[in-house]
Amino acid sequence: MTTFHEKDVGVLISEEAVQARVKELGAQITRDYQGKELTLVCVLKGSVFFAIDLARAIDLPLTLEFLGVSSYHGGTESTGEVRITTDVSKPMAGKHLLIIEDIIDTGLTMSFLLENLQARHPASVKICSLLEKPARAKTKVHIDYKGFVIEDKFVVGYGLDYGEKYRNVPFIGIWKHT
Ligand SMILES: O=P(O)(O)OC[C@H]1O[C@H](OP(=O)(O)OP(=O)(O)O)[C@H](O)[C@@H]1O
Ligand code: HPA
Repeated sequence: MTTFHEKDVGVLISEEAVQARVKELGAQITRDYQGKELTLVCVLKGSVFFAIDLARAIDLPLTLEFLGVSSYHGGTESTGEVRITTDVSKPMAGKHLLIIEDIIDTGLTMSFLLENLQARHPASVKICSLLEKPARAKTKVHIDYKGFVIEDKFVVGYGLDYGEKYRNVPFIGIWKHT
C-alpha cells in the first residue's frame, strides 16, 4: 500500500526506534524528578507528538503547559527571529520546568526560550529534545535529555514539518528534495 509521503520522505529513524527511545527517556525523567512537581513545557507546534508520548512514559503527577514559538515560518531555514505565538497559561515561578522540543538545530529557538523562561523565576529549567543537529548549531545549548543526534539533513515527521505538512508521518524522515 502506498502512503501520501512516500515520494517525498525517506525513513531516517523508524517509528519503533523513536517509540523505544521515548520510553527510555520517560523512565530516566521519572527517576530524576522523584518528589518534585514537574511541569512539561511543550513547544508548539513541533514537539506535540513527542511531548504527548513522553508524558505517557513518565510515571509522575506532572502538569502540561504549551508555549508556541516560530522562526522557520514553514521553510527549511531559520529566519533567526524567534516569536512567541502562544504563551503558557500559568505563572512559571517556583516550578520545575522541563522544556520539550522536537529538534535543536541552530539552537536559536532554545536560547530564546531559556532566557525567556528563566526570567520568570522557575525553581529549575532543563531541556529535553528528541533530536539534535550539531552541524548547524549557531549557539551552544546543553541538552539534559536527548533522543538522537542526527546528520545535517532537513527532517520531517513525528511533529516536524515542511510547509506545515508531514507532521503526522509516524517516523523521523528525511525530506528528499533539499
Ligand atoms: O534550533 P532552531 O534552528 O531554532 O530550530 C528548532 C525549532 O524549529 C522548529 O520550530 P518552527 O519555528 O519551525 O515552528 P514549529 O514547531 O511550529 O514547526 C522546531 O520545532 C524548533 O522549535
Ligand atoms: O530539520 C528540520 N525539520 C523541520 N523543522 C525544523 N526546524 C529546525 N530544523 C528542522
